[in-house]
Amino acid sequence: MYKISKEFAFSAAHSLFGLPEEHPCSRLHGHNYVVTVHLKADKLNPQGFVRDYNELSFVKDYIDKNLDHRNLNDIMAPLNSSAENIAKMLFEAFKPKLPELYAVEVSETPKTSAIYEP
Ligand SMILES: Nc1nc2c(c(=O)[nH]1)N=C([C@H](O)[C@H](O)COP(=O)(O)OP(=O)(O)OP(=O)(O)O)CN2
Ligand SMILES: [Zn+2]
Repeated sequence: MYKISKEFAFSAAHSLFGLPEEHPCSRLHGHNYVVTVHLKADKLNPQGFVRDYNELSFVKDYIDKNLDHRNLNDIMAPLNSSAENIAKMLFEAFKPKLPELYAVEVSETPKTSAIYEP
C-alpha cells in the first residue's frame, strides 16, 4: 500500500453552538485552517505516483472559492462548524473526483486536528 498527502491552507471565522455560554468557542473567532487530503493505492501509476500532486489543484480551487475568508457557520449550517464536520463535508466534496481519497484531516490550530475516514 502506498499513501500520499497534501496540505492546503485557508483562513476563516466561525463560532460553535451547543457549548456553555462561557466557552470561548461560542464567540465568533478565527483560525488559520490546514486541510490535509490523504490518498492511497495498492499500485502506482506508470509515473510511479499514487496520483500526481499537481492534479490536486482542484482541491485548492474549491477551498479558495468556498471556505477562504468566509464565516464557516454560513457554509456548515445546520451542522456545527466543528473540524470533524468540516472534514466529512470536504471528504464528500472531493471523493467523486478522487477515488484514491481515504481520509480528510482538518486542523484549526497547530496542536489539534480532526480526521474523517469512512
Ligand atoms: N473535538 C473538537 N473540539 C473542539 C473543536 C472542534 O472542532 N472539535 N473546536 C474548538 C474551537 O473551535 C477551537 O478550535 C478551540 O480549540 P482549542 O484547542 O481549545 O484552542 P485554544 O488555542 O484555545 O487551546 P489552548 O489550550 O489554549 O491551546 C474547540 N473544541
Ligand atoms: Zn474555533
